[in-house]
Amino acid sequence: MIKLEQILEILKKDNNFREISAAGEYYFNWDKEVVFEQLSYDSRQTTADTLFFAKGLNFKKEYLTKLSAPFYVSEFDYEMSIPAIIVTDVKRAMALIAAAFFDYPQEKLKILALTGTKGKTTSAYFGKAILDEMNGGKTALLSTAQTTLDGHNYFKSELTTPESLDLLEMMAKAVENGMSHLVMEVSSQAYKTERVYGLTFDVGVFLNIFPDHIGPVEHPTLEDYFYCKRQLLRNSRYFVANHEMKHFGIIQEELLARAIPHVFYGEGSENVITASSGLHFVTDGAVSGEFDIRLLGRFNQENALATALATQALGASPAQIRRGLQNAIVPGRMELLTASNGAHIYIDYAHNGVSLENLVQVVERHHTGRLLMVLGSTGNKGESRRQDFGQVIEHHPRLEVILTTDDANYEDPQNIADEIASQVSRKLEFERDRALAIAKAIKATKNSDDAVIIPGKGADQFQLLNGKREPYIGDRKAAEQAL
Ligand SMILES: CC(=O)N[C@H]1[C@@H](OP(=O)(O)OP(=O)(O)OC[C@H]2O[C@@H](n3ccc(=O)[nH]c3=O)[C@H](O)[C@@H]2O)O[C@H](CO)[C@@H](O)[C@@H]1O[C@H](C)C(=O)N[C@@H](C)C(=O)N[C@H](CCC(=O)O)C(=O)O
Ligand SMILES: Nc1ncnc2c1ncn2[C@@H]1O[C@H](COP(=O)(O)OP(=O)(O)OP(=O)(O)O)[C@@H](O)[C@H]1O
Repeated sequence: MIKLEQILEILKKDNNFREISAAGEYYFNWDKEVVFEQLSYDSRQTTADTLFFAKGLNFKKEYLTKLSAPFYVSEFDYEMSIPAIIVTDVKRAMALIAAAFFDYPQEKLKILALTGTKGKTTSAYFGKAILDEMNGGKTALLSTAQTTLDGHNYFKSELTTPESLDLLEMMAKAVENGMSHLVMEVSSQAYKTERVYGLTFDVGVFLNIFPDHIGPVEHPTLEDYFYCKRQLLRNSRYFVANHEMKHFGIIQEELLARAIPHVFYGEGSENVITASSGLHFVTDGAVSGEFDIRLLGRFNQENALATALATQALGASPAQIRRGLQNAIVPGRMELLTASNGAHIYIDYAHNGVSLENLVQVVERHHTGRLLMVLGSTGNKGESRRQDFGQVIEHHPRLEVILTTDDANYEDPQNIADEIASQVSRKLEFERDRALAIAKAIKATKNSDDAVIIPGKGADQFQLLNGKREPYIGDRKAAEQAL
């Protein structure tokens, strides 16, 4: 429940309130008491006591004609029969009103927030596993892959970072479910679209930055992408950052200028990985010792070190960190299957050039025989990945590639494949049916020297086609059927 009076106070304090526009007149205050029992940004879900937020690129005036709500919040006066609370920024307004409506759940949880181009989901699962060791399983998780609000029942996430209204409702649910901690990924889009406006995180982690998510629907430039991600810094009480990441200088400068307590990891800092082999690694610094994780790849050891430092700041002991990392399972990240002939199948969520390069390098090091790869790229987003993928293939001549479908959306998978292939000087096969492509690749293996790399979808069990998520068996099941 929230009163209109309280809403106006919040908006005025945030310098976001313009006026209430009603029947051709403008008001700075509203003298009748109005109470809202619900908040919504979907006109189809409004009732007589809902406060409605008119927001979004695809918002249409006609949605307001079917509205059951008595008031709406908007940046634009649609001059309808119901009063409009006009604001300068509707998404900021929604975030602050939702926080008050749900009684500030963010203050009742210790929150670990992760950003970076790559490694957020992996680190989030590491973080949850460590914090669960500390608090007996009372860690909620909001990740690209899955969400849990009670610590053990998971559901598929819609977005990496939910819309503010949904996010605050989820936080309130987590509190209600007795959770003491929350681990969440914060995407650059979350800052760009004010999904986390007004939130301060107990610990923020910045893993890395690579050019990605640059395009018409995401960020116009790398500067915009990086700036949005960097907002996590000023909204964290304690910060962990990768000393090896590109543009580290400005992170350091900003942390010092804002006097935010922090720790760095990676070469050049006090927290480093001193030895590494397979699934085992040794660290020196604030969290020093020997660790094991269930994922291959140096980058996953870096994710583990970052998370170790972050969870230590939240009170985790070295033993809890060690046990958490050892037990953490991350769905769709470096999942390893073994075919009956001994060949290894690697299923990994790598879906940009840098991740693909890392993945291929790891697998190449472990296999001397045939290296097959089943690869597609997304349609209507991340278009630059096609060129990057082509170049990775070109630089690894051992790869035998079957190009296929990966969330082609409104584009033709064949055209996407052709764009990838245009970067490569050798011939690449194309098989539109992803499960069939996986089966073909596995069939081509002979023994344990061989490997099949299946990047892109991780644990996703859908194909985004023509704007809809169509059911897909999933890479793991498709591979298992062919083992
Ligand atoms: C740019 C952006 O933030 N987009 C998100 C945003 O869309 P939007 O606010 O522009 O709203 P819209 O989809 O144009 O729809 C207009 C509004 O009309 C409403 N509506 C619609 C129909 C109707 O009858 N009545 C009605 O009221 C809808 O509820 C909506 O509020 O709010 C929608 C939910 O309300 C999200 O689905 C949508 O995510 C888009 C589809 C998306 O996929 N975004 C990606 C790029 C994204 O955010 N990705 C990052 C991860 C990136 C990374 O890995 O770093 C993420 O955090 O997930
Ligand atoms: N620190 C890292 N540096 C580079 N690549 C990484 C790193 N961590 C993971 N990866 C690669 O990126 C893929 C995606 O990892 P993960 O899902 O943890 O990242 P993410 O930040 O959540 O990604 P996305 O934003 O694309 O959902 C992994 O499957 C792995 O191949």
